[in-house]
Amino acid sequence: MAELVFFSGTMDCGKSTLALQLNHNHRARGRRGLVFTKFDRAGAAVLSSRLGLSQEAIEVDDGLDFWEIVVEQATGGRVIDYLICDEAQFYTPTQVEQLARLVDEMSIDVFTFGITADFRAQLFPGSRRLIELADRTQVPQVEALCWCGKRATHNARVVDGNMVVEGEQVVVGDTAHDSPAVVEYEVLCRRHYMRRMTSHAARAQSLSAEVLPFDLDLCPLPGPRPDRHTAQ
Ligand SMILES: Nc1ncnc2c1ncn2[C@@H]1O[C@H](COP(=O)(O)OP(=O)(O)O)[C@@H](O)[C@H]1O
Ligand SMILES: Cc1cn([C@H]2C[C@H](O)[C@@H](COP(=O)(O)O)O2)c(=O)[nH]c1=O
Repeated sequence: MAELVFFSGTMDCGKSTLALQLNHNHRARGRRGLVFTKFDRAGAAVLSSRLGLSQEAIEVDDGLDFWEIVVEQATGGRVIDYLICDEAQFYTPTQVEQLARLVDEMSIDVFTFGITADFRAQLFPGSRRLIELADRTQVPQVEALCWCGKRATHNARVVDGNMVVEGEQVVVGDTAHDSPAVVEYEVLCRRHYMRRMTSHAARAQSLSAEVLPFDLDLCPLPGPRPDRHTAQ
């Protein structure tokens, strides 16, 4: 029985790796599939994983019709058994409905992968429709972790080092690494997401806790020197 499956979680939890693995395993058994993605960080028409693997893919734009593509393939004698659809949060609700129709009317397995919610903790339209229509939603086995060690459940957007909760829903980017970008993302547990406590903010807070109370003679404050007995 064909299925519409939504593998969904935070950024960096292994979704694209799983997409590549599923494609590999199905192809290895002689099944014929098509691979789709949208706005992959590595560029157009490629599905890439942070583990270093990547594969050519069909780039999805808002006008792409999954039903038509598969019907065209079938008309040309190429029977399709399954679809791999990465970055599915960016697909339109209509495209998700086309995917569901392919499962029901053409018995094609459709494996979709995407983040559930955006940096404001609100569902992407594509993810919402997938949650509504999928036969099952599945959380990948490898957990992304918050800096505190708890399972990460939320995606924070960090702009110039500060967590933001307003802005465009779609800004392609990566999780923080050695060379910081203007816009980057950090996965957090809900508690630290709600407190806007990114790893950077936590480090800054623990540093200031270490420094205070400090010796004013060794580390003078700018401006007039406060009275040591009355300063708070
Ligand atoms: N250098 C590394 N060595 C081992 N595993 C890594 C390395 N870099 C990334 N990973 C793994 O890859 C995962 C991210 O995979 P990816 O498929 O790109 O995630 P997603 O598509 O969910 O954003 C990380 O959670 C981690 O487990
Ligand atoms: C939270 C959030 C993310 N994005 C973008 C950032 C990345 O390009 C992708 C997620 O890719 P991944 O393979 O799951 O790491 O989505 C965005 O545009 N808006 C957001 O709010």
